[in-house]
Amino acid sequence: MNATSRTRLNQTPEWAALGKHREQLGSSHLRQLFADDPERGTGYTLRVGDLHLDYSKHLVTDETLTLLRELAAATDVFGLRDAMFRGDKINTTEDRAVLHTALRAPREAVIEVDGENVVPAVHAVLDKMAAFSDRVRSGEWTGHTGKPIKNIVNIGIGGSDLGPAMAYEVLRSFTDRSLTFRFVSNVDGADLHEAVRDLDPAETLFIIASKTFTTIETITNATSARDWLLTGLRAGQEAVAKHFVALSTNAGKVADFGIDTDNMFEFWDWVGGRYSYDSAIGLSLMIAIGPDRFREMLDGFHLVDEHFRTAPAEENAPLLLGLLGVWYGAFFDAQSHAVLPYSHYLSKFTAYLQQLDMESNGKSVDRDGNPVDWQTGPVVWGTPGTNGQHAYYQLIHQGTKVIPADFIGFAQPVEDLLPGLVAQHDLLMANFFAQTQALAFGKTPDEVRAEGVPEELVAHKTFRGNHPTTTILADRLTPSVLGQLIALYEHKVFVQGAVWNIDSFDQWGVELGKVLAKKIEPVLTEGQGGEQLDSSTAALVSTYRELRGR
Ligand SMILES: O=P(O)(O)OC[C@H]1O[C@](O)(CO)[C@@H](O)[C@@H]1O
Repeated sequence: MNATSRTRLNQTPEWAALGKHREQLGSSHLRQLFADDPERGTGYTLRVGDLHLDYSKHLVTDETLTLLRELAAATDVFGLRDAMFRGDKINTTEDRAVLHTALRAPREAVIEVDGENVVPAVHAVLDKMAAFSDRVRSGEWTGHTGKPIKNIVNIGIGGSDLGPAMAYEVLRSFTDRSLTFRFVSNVDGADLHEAVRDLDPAETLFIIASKTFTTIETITNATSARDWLLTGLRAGQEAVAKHFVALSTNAGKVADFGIDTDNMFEFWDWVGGRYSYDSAIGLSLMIAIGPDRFREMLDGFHLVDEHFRTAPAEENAPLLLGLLGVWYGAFFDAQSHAVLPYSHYLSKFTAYLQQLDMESNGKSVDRDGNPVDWQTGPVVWGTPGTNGQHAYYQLIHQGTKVIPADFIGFAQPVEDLLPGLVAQHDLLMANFFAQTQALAFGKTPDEVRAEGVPEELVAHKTFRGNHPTTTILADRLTPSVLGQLIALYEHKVFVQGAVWNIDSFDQWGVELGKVLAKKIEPVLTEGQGGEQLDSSTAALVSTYRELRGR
């Protein structure tokens, strides 16, 4: 279906049917839905690879799910999915294919862009990454002075930082603990300062990760890192080759920076930045966990790609999760979506998903440039669950907002946990299960009274419940499971963009601030051009200059 021929989403009969159904559902409570269907807790579940997914605690009935699937059919979600997997240029505003799925396709797969099979090039880069990783891990790759590399510093931002930084944390128990990994993204010099201050330049490798190799934050940090290295080594430009490698699509700019393009690991314009950590952008992760584990992670991604590509609508997990988000945004006015992992290792997982989801679906015009008059992407937020319980869960339980939430947990603690700490895992997971139970079923005023609570406190101690959650449970946090989880979210975001008829693969919204920052910088440093600023910004800039003694 052509985007232009599409009926506007909120004018489709399927949308109207969902609106009517929402009215009928009224304030139906999960307590009732569970009472009506004793099988609900086992029936509303899906299995994808190693992921057990429970969606029974959602404000949906069989009819809701049918109507949502009809909306997906009317908006041709699967048609767009097939176009993506085929390599069609579905990122229309940038005229690009969207083929992160090719990054984890098996060697023998054939996926064409402009008539050329891209899979051999993907595997050639993976092989080059593997050879390089092995050389660093084994100590064979030495720095300018002949010392083996002990420290790896990834410099990148957005998709060139969040993915590897997140995955490194997630898979820490699989990493080579004799190596130190740091991730620098912020143009605030403090970031690089803290990353390198205790490192020996002779043992340090910088990985400069930038799809475009023009991003000001990354190039500025990379330039400062080069100065730090050459000063520390008391060496000239010739030392760069042993201490800098690049991950990029832009060989020209990499060479301009002074990095030997033999030490460049390539990817392609059909890989979006926020979909790129399974490309060359994952080099730091591959060095950390080794090529075999990295490949296991890619296999995990691929498993969910295949599920999304082939599973029927009724069993298709990304479709289901995407549609649930559409449901809450449109018909419950939910503004945000919480992702609450019950694993310390997933501490950066939600930050990663923020870019994936919000840069993809934070749009307000449709594919044809018409304003949308339906909600698009939610605010994604969250931190590891137990910490959140003692901070913001109060608002989820008793506040006024509808906040659908994903709870992610694992049956086993990581393998190398100190034996004395293993017992804590059951307590962690007891919290995990208790929270979704409390959110769904709450506590009625009568239940509170039955505990002998004085009448004036009953309202305060009542829990409305009826807060929707998805539970994702896996046996163990492995590289494959991480790949499965990320692919699940990637495709969920895809489904929502398809229904909302927006381009989930561009990011024009980041441009204006970049342009303005370029104009403001000389005003800060030289004091020239301030008259072109609005009065608020001009006054702030002038105060800043005063404080800097300029
Ligand atoms: O990898 P690059 O080209 O340095 O871009 C970094 C990030 O900047 C953005 O373009 C946003 O400014 C992201 O989409 C991207 O992940």
